[in-house]
Amino acid sequence: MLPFARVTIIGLGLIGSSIARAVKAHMPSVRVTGHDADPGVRAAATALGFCDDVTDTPGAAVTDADFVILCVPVGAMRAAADSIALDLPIDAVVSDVGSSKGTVLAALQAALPGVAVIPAHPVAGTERSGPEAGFATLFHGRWCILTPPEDAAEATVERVAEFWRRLGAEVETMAPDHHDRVLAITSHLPHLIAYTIVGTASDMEEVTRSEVIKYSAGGFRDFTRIAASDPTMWRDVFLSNKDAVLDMLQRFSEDLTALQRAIRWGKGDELFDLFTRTRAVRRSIIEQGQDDAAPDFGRTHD
Ligand SMILES: NC(=O)c1ccc[n+]([C@@H]2O[C@H](COP(=O)([O-])OP(=O)(O)OC[C@H]3O[C@@H](n4cnc5c(N)ncnc54)[C@H](O)[C@@H]3O)[C@@H](O)[C@H]2O)c1
Ligand SMILES: O=C(O)C(=O)C[C@]1(C(=O)O)C=C[C@@H](O)C=C1
Repeated sequence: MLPFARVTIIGLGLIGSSIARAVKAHMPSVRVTGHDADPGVRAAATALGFCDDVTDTPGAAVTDADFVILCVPVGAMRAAADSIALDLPIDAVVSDVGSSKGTVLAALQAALPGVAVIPAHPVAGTERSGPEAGFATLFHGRWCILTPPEDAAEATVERVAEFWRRLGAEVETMAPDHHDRVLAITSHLPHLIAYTIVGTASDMEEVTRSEVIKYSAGGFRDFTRIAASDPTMWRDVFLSNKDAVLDMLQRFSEDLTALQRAIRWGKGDELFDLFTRTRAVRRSIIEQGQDDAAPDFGRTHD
């Protein structure tokens, strides 16, 4: 049985448009309605045709929805939830795809009292944004983490889980705070490091910007892909997951200081031991099939 029949997507950028495309590919009988606050994005979405209907107002998008997914930056979740509150059917289920979960759950529950809110985070994406960047296979073989409130009905959580499984994702459930600590180290800190290293390189006066571009063949190039990620999205992620990110950053700085000391005092075996351990981490990620360097995942734009 289909988990939902009428899905509404608010925010038609990379993730929203990928969900719409994936629903069309995997559940073609489901009706997909979309809305975006940006008229240019609405026009692009209409032209690209991944929704059955694109509405000019958020209210019109949700009036007969049974599942609404907010796909806007984390800092815009409250405004997006407020914008649908009056027109939302009483039995609709509301979810989101935000990269941090504690503050988003609180914002959605405050805006939509009495509504079944089941937050989700598909751990899949690229550095690109906008409706042109989405693709239907984005969630294949990727985790989608659900962070339901403690009193959520099990049957509703299961419907949302089934929705994501139908899009090709593997579903895990966890508490919002735990999610935010795990993602702080696996996703948020890596982005912060990439933004820092690319920023530092481009600020260095003795290395001209053209040399940075010219010689960015290996490791630096990988960092520049991550550092090209959407500024609005990532500003909001860091501000919304402040405590967990600052905690992980503290640990990271301590480890960096230890490495600095090892280099200064020529402690090669300390460096060698660390690099051996990190190589094993990489190998186990590849063994678990979580490495996306192999399949293209639609990243033909590189
Ligand atoms: N990009 C990724 O890799 C990735 C992966 C997983 C989850 N996420 C999360 O998904 C969400 C969307 O990210 P994205 O990459 O699709 O961003 P995006 O910039 O491609 O799209 C976001 C869209 O939301 C619209 N929007 C903003 N405020 C709105 C509002 N109040 N009402 C309606 N529309 C509004 C914008 O106009 C834009 O078109 C974010 O919360 C992000 O944290 C992103
Ligand atoms: O592959 C990328 O470009 C991503 O940054 C994707 C990524 C990640 O860090 O893994 C980024 C943010 C999301 O919330 C989920 C996935």
